[in-house]
Amino acid sequence: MTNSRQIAFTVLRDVHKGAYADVALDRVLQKTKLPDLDRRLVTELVYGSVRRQRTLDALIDQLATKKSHQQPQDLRSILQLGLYQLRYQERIPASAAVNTTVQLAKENGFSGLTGFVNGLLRQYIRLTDKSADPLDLPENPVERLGILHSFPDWIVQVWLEQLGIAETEKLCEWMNQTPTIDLRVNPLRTNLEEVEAALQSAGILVRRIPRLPQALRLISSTGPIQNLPGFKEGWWSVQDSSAQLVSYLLDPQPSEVVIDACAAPGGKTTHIAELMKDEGKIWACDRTSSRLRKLQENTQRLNLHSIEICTGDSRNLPQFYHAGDRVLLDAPCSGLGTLHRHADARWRQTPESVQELAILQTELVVHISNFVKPDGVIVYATCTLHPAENEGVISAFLANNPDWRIEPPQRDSPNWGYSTPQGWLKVWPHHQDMDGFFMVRLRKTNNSE
Ligand SMILES: C[S@@+](CC[C@H](N)C(=O)[O-])C[C@H]1O[C@@H](n2cnc3c(N)ncnc32)[C@H](O)[C@@H]1O
Repeated sequence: MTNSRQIAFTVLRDVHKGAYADVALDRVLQKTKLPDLDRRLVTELVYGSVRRQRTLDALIDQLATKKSHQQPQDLRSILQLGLYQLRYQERIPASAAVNTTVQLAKENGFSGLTGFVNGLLRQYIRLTDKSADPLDLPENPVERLGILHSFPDWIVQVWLEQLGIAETEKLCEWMNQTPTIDLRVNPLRTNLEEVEAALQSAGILVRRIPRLPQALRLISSTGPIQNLPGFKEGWWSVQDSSAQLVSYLLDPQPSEVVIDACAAPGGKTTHIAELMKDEGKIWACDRTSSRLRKLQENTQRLNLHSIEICTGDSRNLPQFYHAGDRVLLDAPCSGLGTLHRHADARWRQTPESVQELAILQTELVVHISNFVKPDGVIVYATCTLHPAENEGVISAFLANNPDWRIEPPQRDSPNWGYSTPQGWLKVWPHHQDMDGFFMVRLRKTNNSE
């Protein structure tokens, strides 16, 4: 395999057969020795074409006699790749985008259709020259945003109901950006200044995140993250700023017992251990052993000793009843707050999968509420922006369990600025410039109060 576009096409073929985009891309990139620049182009072409699939299909529908879903899948992928470059890659000259796409068609079984591929792409260029945007859009606001920004209607609808049109559009645009990388510095091994200096001397630009004392955002490209200074030494972990907020809300104290009910791969478990100065006990529970292996690796790299792993379903761990001072439930969710990180996630979730997740989340929160000692604290968190998995789960829990109440964040905590009138926290990415998150802290009250 020789050129970036051919490699991107091969990955897309796997994705359309059901592979996860990141897994398929990694598999192919590992087998191919490509210069950095080409790796970046392949990554951009794969993630971009997957992410912008609905918009690109709408253009094919508009420009070809046969609709996109009637085209052979491989031809559809080739057209998507070509249109993606023309529409979203300003640095690629239009002629290069057209010629390489025609070549792809020729080399992948469509030599009889090179005229069609060439004509369709050139027609797009002609229309772009004539009007601001050649893409035809319907009046209906949900479909309009869905086609323009490439999201399924149901996701647009869920956001529209919470935000209105203008903000939903901003959120859609934000979710189509290349994701940033944040680090969380491990104060047990080093400090923010030392990491900042080490990264800067390796030519990496970073910036601090307001109110988050251990966070640094990488603002220049880095190459493989494991090669950055301080990784092997356990100086830092990769963790988005909004995920860092969760452990601050839990506010664990040295020598306490904390139960992390959905812990793998351990981003929050290790943060909790750091906040507890590695004193006390953290039970890291998860039902997926492969993900727990990652947690083990992270724990070793960060040189933490207070974490103990427990493999199992947190709906069935009676040994933890009344054992925890604090319990974290970082629940499995639809991930609508992190769609920018997973190009294909928007196409994998459905309204039905959200309903199933809400049932699982409800069961989990009911079970883990038994894990706390009297007067104990729970934090419930998700990285989704779907009310059925957030406000819905918590409101139902509180309605059925009147001895629990929401405890809003303290004024001096890093979480203060994200609190809502209801006391839960909602991070909207287009406002805060970090992953979307929901989190709430609940305390069991004494009946006598
Ligand atoms: C959002 S992820 C947790 C991320 C983790 N807290 C972190 O910060 O790295 C949700 C986790 O829940 C686990 N999970 C799903 N259902 C579970 C259950 N019934 N009991 C325990 N773990 C479960 C999944 O395996 C997954 O690792």
